Amino acid sequence: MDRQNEKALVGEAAATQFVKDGMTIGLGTGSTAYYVIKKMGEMIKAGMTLKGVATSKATEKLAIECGIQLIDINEVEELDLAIDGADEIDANFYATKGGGGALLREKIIANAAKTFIVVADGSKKVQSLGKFPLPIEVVPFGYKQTERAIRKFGCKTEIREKDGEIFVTDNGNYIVDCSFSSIQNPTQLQQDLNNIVGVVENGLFIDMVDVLISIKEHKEISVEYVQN
Ligand SMILES: O=C(CO)[C@H](O)[C@H](O)COP(=O)(O)O
Repeated sequence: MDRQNEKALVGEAAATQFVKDGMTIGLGTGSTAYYVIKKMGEMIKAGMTLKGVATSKATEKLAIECGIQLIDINEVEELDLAIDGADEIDANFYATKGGGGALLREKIIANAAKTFIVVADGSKKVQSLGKFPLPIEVVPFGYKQTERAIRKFGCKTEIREKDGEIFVTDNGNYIVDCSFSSIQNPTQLQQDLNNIVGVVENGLFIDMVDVLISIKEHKEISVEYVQN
């Protein structure tokens, strides 16, 4: 199975197996979350009532195209589900996110959800995190100072760019992409990174994933429930 098919399969499985009439859902960002949102659009056309909270402006646009009623995160105390992709996920179900630059809203929305579901094609499962650069959202003021402080944790850093310009997140911040050869202690690292002045949030999602929907050996869907 190719990667695109895997993304479609896990995304559609998340929507059909977990999304129920009347739910309010956190809508992820990226090419796997795309299939969840498309499927939810079909479910609404077939008669379901659903509300969504978007994790990015790109997702907001897609959700509107799919006929999903969007609400503000501040209008609800909690969400029934949040369904999102990941850049990497390890055997402890610790994930990294933010490849699409939406990690801050994604983390706020995942935290607000009763159940956080990650949908991941087979390439996302890793032995240890760190092969994919870890995104960290930082405030623009003094970003080079913040970047230097981040480097002390043993990574190479790059300020993310798009079309030759510094990439600006939906929150008006920058992203520092951090290459660690391998992340040895993700739990400690996430705390250390968030203690750096100028860091808004990092892309480590520790003890947050409740369900992982992925593809086993590039062949079949697997649904794993996590005890947090
Ligand atoms: O964290 C994210 C966006 O900020 C995405 O979920 C992550 O980058 C995975 O993307 P894709 O589903 O396109 O592979």
